[in-house]
Amino acid sequence: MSSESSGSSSAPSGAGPGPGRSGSAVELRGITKRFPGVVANRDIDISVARGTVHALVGENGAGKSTLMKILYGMQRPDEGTIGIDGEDVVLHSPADAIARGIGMVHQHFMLADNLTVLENTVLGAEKLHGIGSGARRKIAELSDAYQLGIRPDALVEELGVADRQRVEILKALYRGARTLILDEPTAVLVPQEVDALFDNLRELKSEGLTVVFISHKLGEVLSVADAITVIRRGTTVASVTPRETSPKQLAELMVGSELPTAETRESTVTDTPMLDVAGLRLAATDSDGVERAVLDGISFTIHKGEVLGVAGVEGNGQAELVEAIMGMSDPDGGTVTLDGQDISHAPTRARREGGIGYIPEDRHRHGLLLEAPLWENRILGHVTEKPNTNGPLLGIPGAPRLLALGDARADSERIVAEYDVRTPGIEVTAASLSGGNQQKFIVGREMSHHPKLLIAAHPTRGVDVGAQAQIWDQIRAARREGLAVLLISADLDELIGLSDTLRVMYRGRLVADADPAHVTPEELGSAMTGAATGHLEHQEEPTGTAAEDASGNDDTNGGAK
Ligand SMILES: Nc1ncnc2c1ncn2[C@@H]1O[C@H](COP(=O)(O)OP(=O)(O)OP(=O)(O)O)[C@@H](O)[C@H]1O
Repeated sequence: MSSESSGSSSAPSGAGPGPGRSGSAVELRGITKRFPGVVANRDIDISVARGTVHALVGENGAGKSTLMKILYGMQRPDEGTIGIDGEDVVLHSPADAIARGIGMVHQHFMLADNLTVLENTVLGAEKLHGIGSGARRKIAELSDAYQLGIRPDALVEELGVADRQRVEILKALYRGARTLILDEPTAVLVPQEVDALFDNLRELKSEGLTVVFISHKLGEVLSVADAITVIRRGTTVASVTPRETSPKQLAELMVGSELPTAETRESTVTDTPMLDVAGLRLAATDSDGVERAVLDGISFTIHKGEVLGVAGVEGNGQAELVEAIMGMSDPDGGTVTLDGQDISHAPTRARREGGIGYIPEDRHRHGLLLEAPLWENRILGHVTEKPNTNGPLLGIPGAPRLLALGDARADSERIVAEYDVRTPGIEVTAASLSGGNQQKFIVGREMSHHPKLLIAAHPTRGVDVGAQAQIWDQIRAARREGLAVLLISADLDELIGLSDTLRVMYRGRLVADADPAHVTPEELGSAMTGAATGHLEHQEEPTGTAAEDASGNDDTNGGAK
């Protein structure tokens, strides 16, 4: 922060440092939290010094989110005490935590798209501050003081992912947060955005605020944190500083053993097409009633044994592309051919039965039945396939099928063991698994059907480094057997490491090709924001785009969100 603003009295009230600037902002002592069959936190002690960035790392299911939910008043510990700004407190709800100066930015942003930044910020905080002309001024002041660059009157739906995250931070600051909890804040950001976020965090820190964040990206943790606490199996196993630790050491502290070394790159690409997408077009009408192209003539082929990676800032059409291939939406034009069969108009189930495995971007909406037991989730999306059914009654095609529940259960047990899904059993609900373990289960389920084509949207999002390496190995092994993969990921290391072919999607078009053997994450990140960069081959503008067809104006085809 510049000395100008740091010293200014414009630093809004309530957002400044708490009582005193030294000492600890948060002291968690002896925290234990049990769930049926699991001790999520076991006698955890953590001390977070005021005015520092403190990272929490650990394997999937280690207990990080539970601990942060306890600090944010979303869950009550069974044992232990919480100290905030030197005072022992009992938190019954997030409102209690907010009143104590704790703010939390969840991984899934909780903003109303059709409202402005101002409205979103004030929403739910009226009781604290009241909505008045003061609110707009205060937001502008906060944005300036912490260099967040947010306009109070911007509509949230017009903001990209990184800006939305800043709005969430602003919202917490507006409510008087002095300690901010961020849950995997960089999972959805491109490298340039990560740098900008870290600048923001340093800014907050220099003003005496405290940041606690959860992350699986160890390089990032080491670059921004002042202190790192490692949690393994519910308990703290180490507290380290970045100066004295390497990413490898940190990973080994987390996992408790050495990580597998990365496999060398080998090409398994054949010349047999598996998926052919030709001229896919989809238009949507935005809030101003203007039609814009969401998919603007998308064409590509993925061969057997090939991983095609699509890089892009979220909101540039990747989700719509996946939905079109899966038959979850009805494109305005174009064809989808799987293994020689035109499936352009086939329903989703037929596409799955035709050999498409699907790891969805939103695991809660499309990947799991959260309130159903894990073994029922084994059946989800594969109700007509073995081992979940033994086929049509009496072998008559089209006859009803009986579910083979015993087999489905047994296979769920196998997935849990093979994919190291940390759960007390297959009877617990999917909701009770940690995020990374839910993801491992979905990957296991989809790979179990030996798909011809895997549509993998962020396959390792929220997954720890050990499990990530394991999932990559599984995908590589299947690729050697001829699996074709469409990989969509915000993790550029994953895209570069797994892809045989890499394309950049921007505003509904595939705008550039990159060679995964040479491109850097930074170059890829720049191309994703529409900039031309080295090591990438940029495509010509198409003639006659869907946007022009639809509105006669080729400048309306949306923007990165
Ligand atoms: N509401 C719940 N009911 C039952 N068990 C739960 C519940 N919430 C968490 N658990 C269990 O507590 C343990 C810790 O989960 P938690 O979500 O805190 O892990 P995490 O370290 O945040 O993992 P990840 O990196 O995968 O997000 C896990 O075994 C999980 O299954």
